[in-house]
Amino acid sequence: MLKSEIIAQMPKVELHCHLDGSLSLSCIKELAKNAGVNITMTDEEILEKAQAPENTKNLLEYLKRFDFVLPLLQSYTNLELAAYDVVKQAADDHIKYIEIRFAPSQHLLENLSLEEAVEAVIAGLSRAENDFDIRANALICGLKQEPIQKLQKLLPLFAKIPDEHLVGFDMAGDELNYPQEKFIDLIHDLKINGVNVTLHAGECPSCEQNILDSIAMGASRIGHGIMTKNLSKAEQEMMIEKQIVLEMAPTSNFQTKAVTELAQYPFKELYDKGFHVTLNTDNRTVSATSLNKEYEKISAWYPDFSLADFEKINHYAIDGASISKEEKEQLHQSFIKEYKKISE
Ligand SMILES: O=c1[nH]cnc2c1ncn2[C@@H]1O[C@H](CO)[C@@H](O)[C@H]1O
Ligand SMILES: [Zn+2]
Repeated sequence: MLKSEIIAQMPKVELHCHLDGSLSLSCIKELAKNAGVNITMTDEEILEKAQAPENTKNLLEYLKRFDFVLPLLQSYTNLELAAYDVVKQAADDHIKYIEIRFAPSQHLLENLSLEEAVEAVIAGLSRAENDFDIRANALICGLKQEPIQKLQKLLPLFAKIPDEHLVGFDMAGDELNYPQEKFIDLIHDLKINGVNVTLHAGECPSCEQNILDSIAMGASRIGHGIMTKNLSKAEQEMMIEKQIVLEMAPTSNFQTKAVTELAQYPFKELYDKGFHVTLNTDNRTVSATSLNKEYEKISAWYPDFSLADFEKINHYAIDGASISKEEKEQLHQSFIKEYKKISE
């Protein structure tokens, strides 16, 4: 098992982090002040509202927790501050590259347009890149429960916003009631426009078909993908051969009840088979975690998961990142150097 001081020093990449689920307590309070919302709660009460409890029943109950912060994320200023705040926390985790995702349609309650919501987030990411030793990009999420006409409005954003920070698309939200096939045409249109696609899939018990459908639709990464463990040998081999990246998030995966016992959690089993597994927070606030804590958890659960193994999953994450070949090569080289230093 690795010491937490070692884990803290390790450079990391995070591919799966939701903006609205990851705000620090001080940021939540600042956003409330800006939004003219008088929060009369203590810090503990705020966190109790924003965090998912251990006994969360399923994914839908987990997603209910976002209702608390979303009303505070309705202005350009607050979205910019929120993006900055999450990148700052990531820098504290010694993350060198992060992709932060959010659903622009959830930030239009006041008078922002979809475009302005994305621009606000990008502005916050850019400001944080100037202040910290980290690169941060944005992914746009559609929500599975949204009508398809509404989801189609997200497609033009990629042409309208030529900023290099906007690097991909995801479908998040209610996997229990909305199977992946609903989005075949939408994802097809995104893919022919050259948009990178990662999709939440296989996060709910018996949802493994969504993983296969996502890959057939052209997703190169899968959000969580826990139910990969239920797929046949041939299906798993196909995923390994395609080097599909699995964006796992241990704390969240137990809270949403993807699994309930460690013996069912497939992280190590899939890693040993050669899957490109990666470690992520999903939601720092809702899951009361950080990337360092997720690494500590994995190290405690699988004491023989070594520094070299952690380095390997970071190289998998770099390979799966939505960045240029040159940026990947730079990250690979600097991670090799840094991990070597730590091992000495
Ligand atoms: O683990 C997850 N599974 C599915 N949807 C999620 C998860 N975490 C967050 N969101 C959803 O994504 C939206 C945009 O960030 C959040 O508002 C939440 O509804
Ligand atoms: Zn997620």
